[in-house]
Amino acid sequence: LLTALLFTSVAFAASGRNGRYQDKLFQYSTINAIMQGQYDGEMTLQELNTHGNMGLGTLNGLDGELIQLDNKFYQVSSNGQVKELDGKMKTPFAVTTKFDAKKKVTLSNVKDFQDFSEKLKANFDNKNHFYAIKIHGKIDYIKNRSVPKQTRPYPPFTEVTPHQTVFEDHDVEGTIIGFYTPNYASTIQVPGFHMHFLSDDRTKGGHILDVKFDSAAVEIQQLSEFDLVLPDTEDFANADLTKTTIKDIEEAENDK
Ligand SMILES: C[C@H](O)[C@](C)(O)C(=O)O
Ligand SMILES: [Zn+2]
Repeated sequence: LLTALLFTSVAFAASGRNGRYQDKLFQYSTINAIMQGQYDGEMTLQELNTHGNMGLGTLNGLDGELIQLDNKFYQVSSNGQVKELDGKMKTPFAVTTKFDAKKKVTLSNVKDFQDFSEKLKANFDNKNHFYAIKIHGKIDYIKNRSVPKQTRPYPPFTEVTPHQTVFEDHDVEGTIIGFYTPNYASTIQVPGFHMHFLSDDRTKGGHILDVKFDSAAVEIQQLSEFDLVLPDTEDFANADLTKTTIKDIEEAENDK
């Protein structure tokens, strides 16, 4: 009986309930580490690619915004340049998933980021799980930012965002890639929605601060498993990650 119970529990963990464990969020480092100036990681983009095909983050030195789309990586630099990246580059913070949308909804008359967030959350079946979302379409208005590469000794992120570059575009075709984090995990990832954008013509993108569109199809994937890999660097080991406040994260990650 004991052997049977043991086998059952192992089988349960491996396959997950109804096979849902394929819906896994993979993350390297944490947002509070970024907030505390942990801008150098060991994770290469090619390794990140083994954990998912759609994601976002930044690059070592906090060198701009990272977008992963269909297993390809793009950087939006603070000067607005967009380029495809070599898998050997490294990231200090990134999230990715093997995107497999289980739900598709149409959102209409999205007025701004707040309205977008509320309309998306209205479609979530479980408010305490994580989610990945993807939207491809014509976006009427989008406001993105990118951040300038930093040099050591690295300042905290709150001292970087006053120097971020903001881009505003209208009627642009592209893809919004986003991840939803419940508030209880606020220092691990950005609470609420963390979204990046990449235009179809690969000339525009960044970390989304605001957005407006008439109507778009949204693909939604509920993520019931979270794989967090922490840096094994001396800097990370000695960082005081308790100094991060939710207020600092929200100010740094949302529109001013
Ligand atoms: C630093 C960069 O903007 C990143 C990781 O996308 C973010 O913190 O939002
Ligand atoms: Zn971002």
